[in-house]
Amino acid sequence: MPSLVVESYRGKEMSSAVDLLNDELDSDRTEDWDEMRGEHQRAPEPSAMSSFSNGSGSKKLPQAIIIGVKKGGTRALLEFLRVHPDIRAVGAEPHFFDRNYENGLEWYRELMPKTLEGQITMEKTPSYFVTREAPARISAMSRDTKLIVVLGRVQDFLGLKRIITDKHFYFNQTKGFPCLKKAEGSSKPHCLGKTKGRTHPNIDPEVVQRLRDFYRPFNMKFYQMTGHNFGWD
Ligand SMILES: Nc1ncnc2c1ncn2[C@@H]1O[C@H](COP(=O)(O)OS(=O)(=O)O)[C@@H](OP(=O)(O)O)[C@H]1O
Repeated sequence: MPSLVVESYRGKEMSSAVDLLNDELDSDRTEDWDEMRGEHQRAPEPSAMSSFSNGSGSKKLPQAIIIGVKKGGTRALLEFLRVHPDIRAVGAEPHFFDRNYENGLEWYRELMPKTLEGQITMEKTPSYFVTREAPARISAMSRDTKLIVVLGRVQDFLGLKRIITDKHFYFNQTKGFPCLKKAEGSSKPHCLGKTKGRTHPNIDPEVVQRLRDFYRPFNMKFYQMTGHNFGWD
């Protein structure tokens, strides 16, 4: 089976996701394609440039995939991981194991950036977490694929040196979350776009309580599965 790392990141609840989140909002897609357009405007970082220009490196199927959860900070996780010189990632969500599976593995591989020996190819599509077919499909591609659900000690999980640390970030008061001091391939600070860090509506405490009650048994099951109490109650 592919390995799974589950860590809490900004304390999102992750229960009964398969049933509850199956209807993906179109805005998710738009958001990531918007971000990818922004990314194309950025200059490629030196290692990618040299790999490209001297023709070295090759496109590989991903060895690690961020599979969820939606709205769990998956974009932030991928963008921050890309600071690591041994990680190369495709920018937009490929949606291969849910929407584009019939295009075949070669189509999928073609989307990936070129990597050199020792570099890890990654992608993120959080809807895999709520796609019933995804686990078997990913396993059929490779049983060694590392699956990442939400962030925490990911560099260790991927067997990488801990290069990305607090010093890469500053806390942006306006956004209300950490941003990169220097984006990949740039010397400028970078926060994720306006679809991240939106103002949340005030939810009636009674509704919050009902949601907590609903999710409690799923959370308990999840704590048992992972051997970790995330304290979401
Ligand atoms: N550091 C940092 N940078 C950017 N975004 C951050 C960060 N930390 C957490 N978040 C919050 O992550 C939420 C979006 O999650 P995802 O990127 O997984 O969304 S998506 O499922 O791919 O659409 C989104 O939450 P909401 O604003 O509540 O929607 C972001 O605010």
